[in-house]
Amino acid sequence: MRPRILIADDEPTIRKLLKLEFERAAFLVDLANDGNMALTLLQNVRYDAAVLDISMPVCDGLQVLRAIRQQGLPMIVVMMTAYGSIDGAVTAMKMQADDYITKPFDPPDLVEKVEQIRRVRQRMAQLGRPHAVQTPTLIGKSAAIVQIRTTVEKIRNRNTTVLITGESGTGKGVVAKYLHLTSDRRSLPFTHIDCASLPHNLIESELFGYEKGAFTGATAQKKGKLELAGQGTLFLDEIGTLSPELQAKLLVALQERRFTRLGGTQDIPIEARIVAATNENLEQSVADGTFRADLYYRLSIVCIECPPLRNHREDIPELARTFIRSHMEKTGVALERVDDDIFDVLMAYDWPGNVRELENTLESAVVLSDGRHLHASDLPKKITSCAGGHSACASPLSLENQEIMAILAALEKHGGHREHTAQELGISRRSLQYKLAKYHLNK
Ligand SMILES: Nc1ncnc2c1ncn2[C@@H]1O[C@H](COP(=O)(O)OP(=O)(O)OP(=O)(O)O)[C@@H](O)[C@H]1O
Repeated sequence: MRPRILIADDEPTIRKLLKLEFERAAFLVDLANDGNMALTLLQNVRYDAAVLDISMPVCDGLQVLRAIRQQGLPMIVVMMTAYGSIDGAVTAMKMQADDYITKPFDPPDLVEKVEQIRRVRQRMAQLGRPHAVQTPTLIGKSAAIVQIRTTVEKIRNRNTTVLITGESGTGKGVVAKYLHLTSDRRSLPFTHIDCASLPHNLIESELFGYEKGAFTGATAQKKGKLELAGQGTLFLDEIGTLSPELQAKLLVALQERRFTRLGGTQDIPIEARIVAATNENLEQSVADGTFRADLYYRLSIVCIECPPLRNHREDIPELARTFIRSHMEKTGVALERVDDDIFDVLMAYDWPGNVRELENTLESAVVLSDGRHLHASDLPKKITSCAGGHSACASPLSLENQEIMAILAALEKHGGHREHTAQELGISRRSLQYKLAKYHLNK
């Protein structure tokens, strides 16, 4: 049966081009000029996939995506974002879009993206239902990850507020969970609220809860996350997106360590440990006046910075092995061999989507492999071409990164022996020592 796709974009030329291209690839295509029309079509037709422009008037692509995921529709969703609007793409991925593409793009690239996701899904379906995957712990031996573990060790049983910063996909959520699980609150709730994926009015009621009759539709009392977290941990993700009103309200609650439900009068104590995370530069937001300085200082009593993956490439092999193992368990694919050169290829790429991108890439590679042997060629071209220094690489290796790669390869070859490594690189032992310290490669 021919797959059916919904394309929603307010630009007529793009709709027309995409219709032609998807029809050429044997899709049945329906078009929507805006989000409302897309929602109407979704109520009446079953789709295998949807391609949604994030910014459309009246009802945008993210609202359509939210409706699709809330209704549990199992379709593939790929978002189209404007060049440079990385925030929308990040929000879309967190709202479980399957992928995104940045405008301007070549229509065949979008068709290939959708086809690739279909192939992975079909293969997953053939392999049977996924088993539960274990929650990953904080993996890594690089100086930056060791530093995070040391900080967590120091503060785990204190009641200090913690702010975790870092680009999207660097493991801020993992660190928050790790902090909770290593603290004496580990058997108490870990409650998570993503401030970016909910509309502002919903965040307020999610956080503070409400009394029956507090507003139209409040038919029964509802406890908020501040209350539900009890004496456990409340993880406020993407805190930088809170509206000024909510920033003010949260600040008062944190200062007084109590709050009232919306429409309520009873004071409820805050006993949970508050951990916040952001991928924005909050200091800059404070300077720009979009984030309250007093709230920033209250949240950032302890700061933990998650490094981008390109700055701790030495952790890639261990992360990759863990992800390959867990995807094998999840999919039931029993690989007998993984080529060693796969790790060199993975280390040469810049990973703009960080550990999350590495994890997703390996999941696709495991699923699309021949089932016995994982080759470097099972990785997407954009990644393999980086290893050869191809110009298609999203961000070519800088001289520094090339140096890091050469040092790591030599260290590995000589089992960590400094004298032999220095000889291999043609530098003095002192100079090697200096470079190891400079790039935080001393384990
Ligand atoms: N050090 C790590 N060890 C194990 N898994 C990791 C590590 N860092 C990241 N991950 C994995 O990478 C993925 C992304 O991590 P996580 O959701 O914590 O990132 P994030 O920084 O909170 O992203 P976002 O800002 O988009 O919410 C998760 O699947 C997580 O399990």
